[in-house]
Amino acid sequence: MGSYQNGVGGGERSAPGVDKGVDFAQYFCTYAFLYHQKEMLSDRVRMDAYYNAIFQNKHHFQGKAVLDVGTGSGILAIWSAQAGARKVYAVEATKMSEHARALVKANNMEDVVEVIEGSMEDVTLPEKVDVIISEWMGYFLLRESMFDSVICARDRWLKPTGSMYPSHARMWMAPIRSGLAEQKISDYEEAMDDWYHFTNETKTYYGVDMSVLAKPFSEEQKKYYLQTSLWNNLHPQQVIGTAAVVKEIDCLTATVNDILKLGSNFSSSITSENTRLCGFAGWFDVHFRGRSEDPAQQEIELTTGPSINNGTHWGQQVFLLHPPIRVSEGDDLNVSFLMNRSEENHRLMEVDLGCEIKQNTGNLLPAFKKKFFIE
Ligand SMILES: C[S@@+](CC[C@H](N)C(=O)[O-])C[C@H]1O[C@@H](n2cnc3c(N)ncnc32)[C@H](O)[C@@H]1O
Repeated sequence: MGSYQNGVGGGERSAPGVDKGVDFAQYFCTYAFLYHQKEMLSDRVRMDAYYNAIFQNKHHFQGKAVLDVGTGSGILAIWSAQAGARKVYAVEATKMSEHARALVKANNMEDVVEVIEGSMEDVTLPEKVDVIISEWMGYFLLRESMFDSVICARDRWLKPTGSMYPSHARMWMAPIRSGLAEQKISDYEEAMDDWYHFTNETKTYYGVDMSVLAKPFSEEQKKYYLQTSLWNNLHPQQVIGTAAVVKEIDCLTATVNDILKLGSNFSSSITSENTRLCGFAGWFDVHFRGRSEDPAQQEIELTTGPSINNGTHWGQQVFLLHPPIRVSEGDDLNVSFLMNRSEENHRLMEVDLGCEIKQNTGNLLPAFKKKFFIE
């Protein structure tokens, strides 16, 4: 795109140690597919929140320059234009930009919305913007590490008086009960059985004897499987204790250092009678509040917590304990939570969870510590 410096080569703004080619193959490739964008477009909780945030706060958009970081199908850029923006820069790293361009054209917004194919880190805009809008959130908020790109865009392109959409984010954790622990163990056992039968019984599989691989998964494989967090949409009744905020982010001021490694100790009181602590669930919410000197007229919240409705495509991340621990109303949990990026893939996370349980009788149960992977 004429005056813009695009894509390849200008790696100095990428996260340290990240090979762009590998990152593109592992992360961006899925976003180039319409079916993946559809998953997001059909998440009504997500769509309603962004729609309301824009159209109930038109004063932030009317006559303004807007930057949409990671425009995907172009939906947020088109809404910004419909709300009255003077100019919208819609940046997308993948070939989804072609679909976005088509959507912009079909909605007669070509004079306002300019779709730019390229990495946000490498794109140059002709002006600073009044609003940065982006849907950058991954599982448990930070998986995918896309917020780094939003921070980079903000530091380069947001006017000092500009607003972030969303403006704030919070990560939550709460103790849960469920049949998930058993389900995961039996899933594992089934997978193991399946593998055994498949390899043992298919001695000539397309001309190859597979039986030498007919052996149980190693302890290491089993441990890894049980350490991987689970995606789930929990019912609120599965939350058995008070939920706690483990991280708050002000999108206007947060730095990459604030989110590279984060941790918090929190306490939670069990609120259910005589139940089993099967693990912890993590989720997030984001808020559209504008900035304190130029607040939103209507503050909008997008939450991904346990819900009686269908929830969101983000669901919750569940960190399972095995075996579960019997707890009762009034027991106090002292939880330590630490989240780091995976060394192998900066878009995935590792979590260290520790917990001490003080029973309502005053008795202290043995503390436990466990490592998890968010994949
Ligand atoms: C979660 S999707 C959101 C898509 C769209 N904004 C929406 O709300 O439906 C994130 C999009 O950002 C793009 N993206 C992620 N990091 C980017 C970067 N650094 N530069 C440009 N696009 C990026 C992805 O390819 C993907 O299409």
